[in-house]
Amino acid sequence: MKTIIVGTRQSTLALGQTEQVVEQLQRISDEHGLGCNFEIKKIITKGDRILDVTLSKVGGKGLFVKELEQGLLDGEIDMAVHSMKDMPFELPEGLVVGAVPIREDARDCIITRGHRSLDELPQGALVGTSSLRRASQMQHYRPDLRIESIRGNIDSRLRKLEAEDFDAILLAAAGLHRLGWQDRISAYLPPEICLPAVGQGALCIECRGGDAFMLDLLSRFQDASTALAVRAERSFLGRLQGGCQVPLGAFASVSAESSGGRPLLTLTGMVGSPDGQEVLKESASGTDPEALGLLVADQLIARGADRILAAVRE
Ligand SMILES: NCc1[nH]cc(CCC(=O)O)c1CC(=O)O
Repeated sequence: MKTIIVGTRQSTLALGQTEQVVEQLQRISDEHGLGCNFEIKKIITKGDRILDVTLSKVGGKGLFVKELEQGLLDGEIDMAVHSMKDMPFELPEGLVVGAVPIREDARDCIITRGHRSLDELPQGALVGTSSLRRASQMQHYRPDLRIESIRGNIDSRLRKLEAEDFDAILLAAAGLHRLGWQDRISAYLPPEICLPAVGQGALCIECRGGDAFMLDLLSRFQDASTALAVRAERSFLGRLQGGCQVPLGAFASVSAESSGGRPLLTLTGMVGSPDGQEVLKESASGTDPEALGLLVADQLIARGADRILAAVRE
């Protein structure tokens, strides 16, 4: 028997998705006679300690991943389960993405008190989100809405919807789906209205680059299409040096058709001003995920994305 220590944050969502990952890895190990058993180890990150502070005010990348990465480097854990959208562009020396499993729903959704959709929210409704990306796109689509910051884990945000007089809040559908709370969702926001964050709905399983056993196990858990799409989105992210603290989104998908035998990717990227006055979007298709991410980023830079992002970073 080989015991694999799996690191995770301790939020309801992080634990839930880690348990689901472990269940699937256990099945893979059993099927292939790899003899693994798994132990989950909870690690508190800086992001968890400051959950009540607006993240864009805290700054710093990788707030939810650094302590887990240190655990990997120290040999305290053998793999870490992260939400892909929390991952900074660069990984520390010695660590790699061991697997990107199949993606959940990448869309954002709206949870209201009694309204069936975004369009049905009354004039001037109070909407809670602390994401500049969501705020920008909401204000662009509905300038009348009042956006206010709301922080905390998914569970506490759902509680605040009632307790703090919000008419609606915005969340990633993936988190609610993974927790089995999809019946709380009032409506899904199409990417034309709200382009998701880079990596949203995907997971990142990180391990040591020199751990051949883990790399072999995790390679059986990878979803090729999700991995390609995430590579394109993260290449876009890298060019624009974004994090979850800037108003930037991207979504890529693999089309069934292939050109020259390789899967064809289509990527849409957006950069917006926090007040929603400007929302720039560009799309392109290609077979090389890194080149596609750079291409779409450069198309946006040519239209002034750099100027918008520089103003936000001020
Ligand atoms: N910013 C926090 C965060 N990081 C990952 C998720 C869950 C969705 C996902 O895995 O993409 C969430 C919550 C949210 O945005 O609603």
